[in-house]
Amino acid sequence: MEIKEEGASEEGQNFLPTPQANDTGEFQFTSIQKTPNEPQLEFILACKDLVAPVRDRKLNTLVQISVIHPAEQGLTRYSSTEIVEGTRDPLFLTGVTFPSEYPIYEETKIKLTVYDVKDKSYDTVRTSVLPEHKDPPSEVGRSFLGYASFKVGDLLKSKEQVLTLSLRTSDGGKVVGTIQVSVVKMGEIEDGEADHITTDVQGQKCALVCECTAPETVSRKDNLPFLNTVLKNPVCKLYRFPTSDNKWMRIREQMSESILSFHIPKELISLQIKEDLCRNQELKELGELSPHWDNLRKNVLTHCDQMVNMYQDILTELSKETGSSFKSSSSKGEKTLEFVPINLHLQRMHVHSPHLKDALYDVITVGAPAAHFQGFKNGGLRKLLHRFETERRNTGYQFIYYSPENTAKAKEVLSNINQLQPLIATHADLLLNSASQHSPDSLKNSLKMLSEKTELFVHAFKDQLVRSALLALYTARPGGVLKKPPSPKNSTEESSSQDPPPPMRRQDSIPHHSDYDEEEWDRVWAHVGKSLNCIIAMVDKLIERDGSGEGDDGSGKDGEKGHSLGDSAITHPQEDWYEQLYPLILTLKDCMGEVVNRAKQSLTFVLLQELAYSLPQCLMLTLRRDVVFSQALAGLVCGFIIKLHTSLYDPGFLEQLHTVGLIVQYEGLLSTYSEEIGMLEDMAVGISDLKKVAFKITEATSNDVLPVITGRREHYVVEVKLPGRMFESLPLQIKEGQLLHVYPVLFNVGINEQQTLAERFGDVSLQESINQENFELLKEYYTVFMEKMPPDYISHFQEQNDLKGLLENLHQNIQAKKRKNVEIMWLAATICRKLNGIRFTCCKSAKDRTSMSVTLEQCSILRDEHQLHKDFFIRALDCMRREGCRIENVLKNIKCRKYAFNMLQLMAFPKYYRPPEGTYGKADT
Ligand SMILES: O=P(O)(O)O[C@H]1[C@H](O)[C@@H](O)[C@H](O)[C@H](O)[C@@H]1OP(=O)(O)O
Repeated sequence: MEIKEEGASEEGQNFLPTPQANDTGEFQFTSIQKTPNEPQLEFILACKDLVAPVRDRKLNTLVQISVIHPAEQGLTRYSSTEIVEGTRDPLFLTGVTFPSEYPIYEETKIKLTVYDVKDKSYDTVRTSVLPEHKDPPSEVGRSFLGYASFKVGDLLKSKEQVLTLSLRTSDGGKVVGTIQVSVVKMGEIEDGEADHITTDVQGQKCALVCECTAPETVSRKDNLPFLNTVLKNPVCKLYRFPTSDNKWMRIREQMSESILSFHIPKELISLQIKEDLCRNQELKELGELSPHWDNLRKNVLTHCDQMVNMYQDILTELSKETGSSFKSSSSKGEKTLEFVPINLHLQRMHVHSPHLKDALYDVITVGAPAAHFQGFKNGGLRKLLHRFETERRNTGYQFIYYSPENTAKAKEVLSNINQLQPLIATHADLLLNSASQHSPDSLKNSLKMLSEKTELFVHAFKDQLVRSALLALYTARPGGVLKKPPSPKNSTEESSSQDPPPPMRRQDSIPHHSDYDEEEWDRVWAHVGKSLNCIIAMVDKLIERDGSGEGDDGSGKDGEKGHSLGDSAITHPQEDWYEQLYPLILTLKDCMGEVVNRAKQSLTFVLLQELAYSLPQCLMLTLRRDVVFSQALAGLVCGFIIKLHTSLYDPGFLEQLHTVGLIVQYEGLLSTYSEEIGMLEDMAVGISDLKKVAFKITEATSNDVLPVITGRREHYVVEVKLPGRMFESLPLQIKEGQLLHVYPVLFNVGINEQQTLAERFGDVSLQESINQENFELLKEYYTVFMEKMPPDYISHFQEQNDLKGLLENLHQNIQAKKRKNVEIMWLAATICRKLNGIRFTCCKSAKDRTSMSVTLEQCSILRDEHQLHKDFFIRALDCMRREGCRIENVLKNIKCRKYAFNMLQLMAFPKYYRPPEGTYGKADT
């Protein structure tokens, strides 16, 4: 008989075997009655009177759970319990759960094999597919004690849904004890006291202390089907732990991938390709340039076209990955997967405890957003961008230095122009349409819209940047004399005290150029406003005349009115409004065309300067930033959607969402040594760039509920669609499309052996400055939260939480400069949870260190919020690390059940970050 291990198949990362019943109906199996989206079957195990093979040997037992699918002969290893030491009557805390998607039927057989573990260090070291064997083999470090099996249907139909089975030796003869299988339901409290079970020998209280937080209420179940459209391949684990008053609490751990891992990068790359194609086109349309600039432009275009081709190739490759929802840690350096986040998962803990109502705790786990393919030899984005800007600022006289703020502004104005021009044209046409219908109301409305958009348009060009760019372009035209390069330095935005003084040879104002008519731009620009005024005047007149005409018994005779531009034609009754307005609209469009033409060219010239300097380095930096941002954005969108769905019926949360925005807290575990410095530098910029993202919630009109992104590099809007029923329950502001903002913060504390080196011989300043800067951001968010949330909410909130104290404590810990001060992470995470934020935990791959951290966080929450019995803290931690979702995460990444830590690394970790014996070792990552 072949024994397979669940989730270890070569093909993949899909944990669930394919359903057994085939389409032709050859097999007919009885489905288990289930609540939608809830696990189909969950049970716990306990053994009694186990017989040791050698007398007087203290047993250390575990149960391995295997499944025999009805249509298959093979045995699939499904899960294991933890090891319970030193007793013949072990009661296991790790239970068994079959998620709703799992192909389990009443006919499915479950086999329970009990082992005596002799050497824990071998325990988890198992091969994926074991050789054919009639009975379970004695593996290294453990010996077979006995087994029992049962049909799922028998368990479900049994009295009180409990089976007590005899455990037999491999020949089926001798009974070596019994095993009890009890079905459990998450919402029901288990009978009986929990005080008779073996306590944790080392039971120590974790040094991390926190105050009680109000647990988030569990989401309404009707949101789950929708959430399941973005979450895939869930892995579920079940535990029961004693509380301090010897009652049982139940914990379900769930880990799911998200199709957003691939969907968001694809959306983003498509947008970036569009943005770059548009820019390339604008560069081509820049008109005639002097030979010097023309050569530069040619060079820039060659590189930019190559870049677009590369993005297109990546998109083509990603599009082939239909249905993918997971990029493993071992693929992190793959070029075609660069934009995809590493090992992105929702890690959820659902707690049902006797004292409190059910609570959910979510953390998104993901590899630090970083450009692994480009590598970290020269550092990461934080350093590279700084270096690039410094060099560019001090460049030779041929170039004009435009600060990142100015180039961003140039892009923004260009984008505004591109949006507003067609919009104004449409409103102008609508106005003409109203005119031809001779409808005063509709004419007034159309005029209102046209005026609003035109005012925005005129406003867009107020910036000094356009003026200086126009002159710069003038000097770059054939015949334009480039004696002194113009500088945007007299722009109000440029006078920021943060900007370093310009180099001495620079000129501080727009130079006077004898042939250049500086006022021409003002005239062209002012024409737009003037022609709009003419239209307004004309519409007023037409309506007024129409009104007075009606009052005049329809004779249409007009009284003597003052004359202004455009009214000369209004001399006849029954005049044709369309004809009166048409020439004025044409003038407006012409004036606008002229402004657009000039402004577009000048601002594109600003972009040319940015690109022309230091090609292709500049484009590689853009690529790096895009890659890192894409990974960060995929995680953020995933976190936002999950948060929205779990808090959809919480009015306080919804109010916070549209009045303040959401805090998004990242816990980084990277070291500030060697390559991980570069990763942290990438990550810091990627996370900070998320400020450029806003969300908008719309009503889904079809089954396609995947988020849609619009915008460009400086500002993206992510549209999240909700089905009508959920959408209806939202506050008006959100339904009206108000943009919802996020406030990302990152706190990093390196914990591994590399960090020990950094602390002893290297430099930890990067981590210190990141933590300090982000503390300021967190404080700012808190201030806005306190100001903007309603007073009655705040007074209740303050009664429940001492946020001020926590912030002070965090600040002190950041200032303290203590080594591996993991208190920083606990405090930041607690503050985030109290502020209703979105939590992230990241290390290089989100596999090993992340697993240690999220399990520690889960157990600390159980201890502090749900009265986990203090003697069971370590045991709960070990259960989760040994047989919980995170060891499955390791398996799906590297096809081996071992955290990739060696002894040396382990010793360097803070105490509670060390996994239990037998779960770590040399692994091929
Ligand atoms: O998930 P990580 O903690 O980033 O995995 C590390 C692990 O911590 C370390 O001990 C090991 O040597 C590897 O570097 C792991 O990184 P991989 O990215 O190779 O999985």
